[in-house]
Amino acid sequence: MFNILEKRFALTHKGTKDFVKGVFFTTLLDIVLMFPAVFVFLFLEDYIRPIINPSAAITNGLWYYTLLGVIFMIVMWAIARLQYRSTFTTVYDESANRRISLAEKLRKLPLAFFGEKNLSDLTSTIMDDSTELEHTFSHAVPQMFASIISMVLIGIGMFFYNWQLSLALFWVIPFAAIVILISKKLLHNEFQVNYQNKRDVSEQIQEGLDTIQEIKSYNREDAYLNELQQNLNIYEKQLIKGELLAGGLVNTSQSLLKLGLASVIIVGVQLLSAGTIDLFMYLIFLVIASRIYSPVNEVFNNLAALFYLDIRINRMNEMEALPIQQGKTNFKPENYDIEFRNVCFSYQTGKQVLQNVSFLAKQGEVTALVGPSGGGKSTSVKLAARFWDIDKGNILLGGYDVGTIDPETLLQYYSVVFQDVVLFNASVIDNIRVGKMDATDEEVIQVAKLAQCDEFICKMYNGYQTVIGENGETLSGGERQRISIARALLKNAPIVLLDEATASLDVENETKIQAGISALIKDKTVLIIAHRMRTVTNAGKIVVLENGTVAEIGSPDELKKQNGIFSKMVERQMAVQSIYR
Ligand SMILES: Nc1ncnc2c1ncn2[C@@H]1O[C@H](COP(=O)(O)OP(=O)(O)OP(=O)(O)O)[C@@H](O)[C@H]1O
Repeated sequence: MFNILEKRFALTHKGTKDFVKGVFFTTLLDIVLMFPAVFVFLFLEDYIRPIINPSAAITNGLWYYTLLGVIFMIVMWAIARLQYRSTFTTVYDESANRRISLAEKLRKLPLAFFGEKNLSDLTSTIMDDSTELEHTFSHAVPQMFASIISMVLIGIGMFFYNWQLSLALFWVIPFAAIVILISKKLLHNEFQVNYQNKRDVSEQIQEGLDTIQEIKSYNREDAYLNELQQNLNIYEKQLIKGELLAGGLVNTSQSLLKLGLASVIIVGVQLLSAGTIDLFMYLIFLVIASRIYSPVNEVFNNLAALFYLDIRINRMNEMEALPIQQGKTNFKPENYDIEFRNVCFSYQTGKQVLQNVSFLAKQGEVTALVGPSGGGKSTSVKLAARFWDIDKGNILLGGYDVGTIDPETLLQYYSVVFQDVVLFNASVIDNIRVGKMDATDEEVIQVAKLAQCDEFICKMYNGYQTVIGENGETLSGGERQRISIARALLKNAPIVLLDEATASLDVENETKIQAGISALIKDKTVLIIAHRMRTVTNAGKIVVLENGTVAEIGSPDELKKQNGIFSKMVERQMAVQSIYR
């Protein structure tokens, strides 16, 4: 049963145990909340029966009922406290565990996944869905289970006491349940659409914030806001429609329950006049009828949250089911050669991006990937670090297939310097320290000097402690790239994956970046996407990728002699340079 609940509600093992405890104490609370009715029952029996039947006598004094009342109150308070702790407090623990588990999952997903997925969608699953589930699991789900259990238990007891009045009390329950089942069917689609609309709107807002520079520079503010307004209107209308429908159905169910009280009154009067029951029993059932539907009403009040439950849990399960990359963690290669052997790869099935790509990038040598745009250079470099898993062939690091190595273990051997440098809203020194978290200030400053960063950092208002703003907004493109090189230098990994900057850097910046790169790649296995002929002529090997295949391979001198794609690229670039000279 634990396993079923764990799966059904996307709970952790401990969360499932807490949940069962929560249901137990909520059921107990539902039952002890009948104590006031029991109290009235006992008191009336003792004090009213002698009025109806003069031969009966009062057995307990008022002090007895005062004491009983106090005991009942203490018991109710104690159970309510236990119930609160077992549902509300543990729900927050479970929510934290659920978020940690999802974050752990994200950590193990292939890096490529983050390029394909909408990140605001993932954040909203981890944060919003978890928050909503907190509410549902504290207010609605244990209450729903507890209502069913307590109703059955109380119902059985009442049937033994008087079956006709019990029937009058409980006949409404199956009808209310039918209304709920119908509403679930009717509302499911409404809620699904609402949920999607909400996500679309948050995505649009997130995208607007991410691209605010482009929106402003192309005067797209009005168009963007109009579109957002339209989507917000659709979302609002759909939300109101869903709420009205849900409200109508909840009201119908709650009114049905009131019919239960009415039928107890009517049936009770009939039985009373026929002499089947006495006034005392009639009063008791009236008191019980006024209390017994409270837990069920509580469930109705949280019906919308219950109906959203499946949608949210499905989202969580979907995330949990995403395939993760695994592999051995005790990996130590003997050398750092990277070899591609007949590698085939496609991002989407049916559209192959690399076909039978084979080359060897030797340790201590620069291997430059060149070729026309879209040829597969970036893809190959990312595959070397197992950002994706390949379809066919092998990528070997020191003779080991990278597909068999745990990605986190594998990435310890790589330094990555790509063009889209990500910087944090922290000090420059901490941004460089990302390369090696336990590096001393002296080590950081040393690599900053090698990466040609020291000069511009020292000119900043607070030197190395200057906070560089969100994603380093206060830095130029060249400065960002040099920080990224400093990070990689600090990491000092044996393999360097490098995407040379294509942006037209000024001569000074370019020279400094080249100096930084030269320091970085010394004695390493270097796989570089080269855009400048200066880098290419220094490479030990050149791999020309065209349309996802290796079109040419060899040393710069060998390829120049072949008079193929590479030599034409060199000629073209020299011609362009001579125009600008
Ligand atoms: N994430 C992705 N999803 C789907 N297709 C992609 C993805 N990234 C790249 N592609 C496709 O794969 C092919 C190779 O792209 P890749 O970026 O590797 O080429 P490239 O040689 O590095 O190009 P460039 O020099 O323009 O950067 C292209 O057709 C591209 O459209």
